[in-house]
Amino acid sequence: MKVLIRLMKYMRPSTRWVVLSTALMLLGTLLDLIAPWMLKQVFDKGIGDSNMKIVLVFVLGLIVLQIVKSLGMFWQGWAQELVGQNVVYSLRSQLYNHLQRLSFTYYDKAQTGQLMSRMTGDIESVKNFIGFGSMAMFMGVATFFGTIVFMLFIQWKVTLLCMASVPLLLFALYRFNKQVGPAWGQIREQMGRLTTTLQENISGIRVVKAFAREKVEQNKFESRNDQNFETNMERAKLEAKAFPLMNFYGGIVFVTMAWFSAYFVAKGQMSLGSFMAFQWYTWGIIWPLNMLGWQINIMQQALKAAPRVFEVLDTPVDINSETGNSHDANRIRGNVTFDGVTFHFADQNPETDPGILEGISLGVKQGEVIAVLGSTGSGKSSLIALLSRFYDVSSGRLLIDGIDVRDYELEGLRRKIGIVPQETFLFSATIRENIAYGVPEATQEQIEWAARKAQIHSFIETMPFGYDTIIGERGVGLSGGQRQRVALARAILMDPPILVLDEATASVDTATESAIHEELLEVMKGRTTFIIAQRLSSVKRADRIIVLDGGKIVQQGTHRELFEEEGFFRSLFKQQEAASAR
Ligand SMILES: Nc1ncnc2c1ncn2[C@@H]1O[C@H](COP(=O)(O)OP(=O)(O)OP(=O)(O)O)[C@@H](O)[C@H]1O
Repeated sequence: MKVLIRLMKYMRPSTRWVVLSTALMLLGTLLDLIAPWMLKQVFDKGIGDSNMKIVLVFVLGLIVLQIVKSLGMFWQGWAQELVGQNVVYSLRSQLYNHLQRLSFTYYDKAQTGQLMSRMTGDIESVKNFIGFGSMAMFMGVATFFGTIVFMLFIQWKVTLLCMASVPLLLFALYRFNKQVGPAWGQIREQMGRLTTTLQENISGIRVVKAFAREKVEQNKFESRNDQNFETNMERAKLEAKAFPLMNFYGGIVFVTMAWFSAYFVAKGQMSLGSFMAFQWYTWGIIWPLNMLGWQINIMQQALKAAPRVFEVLDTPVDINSETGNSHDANRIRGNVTFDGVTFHFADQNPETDPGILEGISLGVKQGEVIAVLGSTGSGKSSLIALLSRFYDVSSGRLLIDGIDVRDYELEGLRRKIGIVPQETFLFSATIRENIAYGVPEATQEQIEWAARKAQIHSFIETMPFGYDTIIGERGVGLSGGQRQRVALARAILMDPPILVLDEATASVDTATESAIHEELLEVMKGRTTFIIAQRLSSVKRADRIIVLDGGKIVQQGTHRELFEEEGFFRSLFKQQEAASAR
């Protein structure tokens, strides 16, 4: 019920269309109820009294009535679809907007396939109910009760007698509703899992092929497909059992009506016209009850799909500007202070699990270039993820220009931090659009300037359409290093006071890396830069190097200072020197 009420709220902006559609539906129902009564007049007053004028009037009346009803139903269907589309439109937009605002903590766990299936199939199920099922159900109920009222007026005894089997029909419907609901719940969930399998397979197709796992993946998909097939067949079995039974009960209603009507006509307690009208009216009882089975299907599907959408909508946005004072980020110059920062991921227990970062205290001045070194998993990426508030610190403070990052307006803060992440993501758009992603209004000169700094300009020039070349999804068509350089150009173009390079040159050859670093020297001027790198060549120009181990800063100093100390830095240096000598 709660789900229904919540869905109804989405209809509020379309109130006038709901009113129009309901009014037209009621009008259609009323005309449907009047028609058999007119037929009764044809028999009783026309044929009965041999008055062909009355026959003609009522027959013409019936034609007009059908025309009016058809026109009404056209507009009713249109208005109803409009309501359904409006609901889906706002639900889909709301879901998409919410997905944009949810933090990394949510996406760390979310399954893309599940989200896709909620955004498409589940929302479509909701539309089918709002845009068609709900009104059809309402129309059925109105027709059912309206018919009974009309029949009671004409011949109440026959009406009550032929209603005797209706409770059986209602019971069959009640049972069907109870059983089909869980089946639809399972089907919606299975569709989500099926889409997840499909999405993961397509995204990871290179790994699948490289490890020759096509057969295994195929089996995985088939087993989920089978599950879905089985559940759908279970549901179909429920329908196959319930629908003929309902038809049978409906048949009983008809037979009872025919028998008792004939009996009452023979006894002179019912006119022939009423007998004919009852033939028609009986369908006003049987039809809604039979259709109710299908409508319950549509409703249950929507009632199981809607909570899946609401679940995402109800996930709180844990990182937003509302927690702070929304300081204007435009004033950011780039002094960064980690003040006793500790960080746990959401699924960790801060009481028992060691922090991903623990007691980090570090002051970085505007324009300083800081290299962050450490073995894999030591917390380097996590450290910089806190800067842009991809995650919030668990304790301690992270300040930029003396202001807690949580007190900045979030979008502004992120625009002031240019990040070249470990894994580059490029959109299926032109190279120009990809570089200008953060600054869509950038001029061609600015884009080319950034591309030159990232050592990618001359390569772009050789592409068939230069900066207008469309690169495939995720940058297919570019090598790993080229993709990384496009991402670097994207960050440089933002002209941010803080630049973060997370293994930003790991995929390029050493010669290109050194050229990029030459260019970056100028780019980094005046900007606070964090460089995460494994190669010492990438960090030799850093003003300061910090070494992380197990989430703690274990070494800190200049290249020379650290070289003179025993520790991670010196052993890394020796390892790399030995490797290059080989
Ligand atoms: N979303 C997450 N939830 C829970 N733990 C995570 C999550 N992401 C990373 N971790 C853990 O946090 C630790 C630090 O990860 P982080 O990515 O910061 O390391 P890193 O030093 O950048 O490693 P690398 O050099 O391999 O990129 C790792 O032990 C990792 O397993």
